[in-house]
Amino acid sequence: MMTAPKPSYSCACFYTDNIFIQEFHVHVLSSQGCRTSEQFRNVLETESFLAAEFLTAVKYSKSPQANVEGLLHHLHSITDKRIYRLPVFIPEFCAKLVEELENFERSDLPKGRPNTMNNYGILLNELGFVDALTAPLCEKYIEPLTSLLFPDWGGGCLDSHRAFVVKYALQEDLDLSCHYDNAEVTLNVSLGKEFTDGNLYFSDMKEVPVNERTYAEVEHITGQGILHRGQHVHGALPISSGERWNLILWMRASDVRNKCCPMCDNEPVLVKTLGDGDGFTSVREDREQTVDICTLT
Ligand SMILES: O=C(O)CCC(=O)C(=O)O
Ligand SMILES: [Fe+2]
Repeated sequence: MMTAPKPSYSCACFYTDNIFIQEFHVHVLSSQGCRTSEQFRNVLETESFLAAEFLTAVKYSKSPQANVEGLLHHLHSITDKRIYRLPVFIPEFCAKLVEELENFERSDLPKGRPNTMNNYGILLNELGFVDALTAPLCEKYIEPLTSLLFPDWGGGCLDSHRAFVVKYALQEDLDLSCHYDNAEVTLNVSLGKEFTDGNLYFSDMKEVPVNERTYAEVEHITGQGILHRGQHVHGALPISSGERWNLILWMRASDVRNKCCPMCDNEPVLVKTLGDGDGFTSVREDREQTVDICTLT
């Protein structure tokens, strides 16, 4: 059996219930103009940009005896809220990535914005970074970790993601309101640059009543990532100087979201989208899209 590329879907709630909704455009770049430099591409072909501790944690997670207790020796648990810190990229890579993104920002190429809450920042699919960087990162490196840490949130069957960079600066966005992500699992990696304040804060899962929530603040350390459940309520405090850039991966598991949309908490009402959609799949379409090779020969 061979499966054709699956169409992508959003839940209709995105168009009706989204309190941050703004006019939102997704642009696809033509191949000329914005291409990552050869030097940058070469870095992506090796593991040299990944932190040694990250590679060790991934290797452990892929080993036959791996379990969550063992993995926790390789990560830093922030409180008991299932929020984990770990080094992901070497700092030199973060600096290169930001430089590349700044070149893109300066260009007059059309730009979509990461999500309805950020006015600045960059969608990484517009630079070809999904195939080159974030898809292999999710599949080969992050999923072994999340399958142990978040099996109850589809951590072992993540099948799509939205990759973007958020940017905060004094004349631009300063902070990010309290929210939960359109994701089952999120990775947030600090890319620098220099800034003061702007810590992340985590409350509780969204079903916890507001008056029972407690808050934990989390500092940014360049190259280090924070792994958390998408439905964990969080936000970012204002920076008071400099520029803050973070790479965000909203990772989705269609097995989980097809049953209940994480944004409206109902069974999703599927709307076919032209772009990447929000990681929902249609069982009926899957059946239609599946080609039985035997019938072709
Ligand atoms: O500002 C940050 O680093 C957090 C971004 C975030 O939570 C998001 O984009 O979903
Ligand atoms: Fe978020």
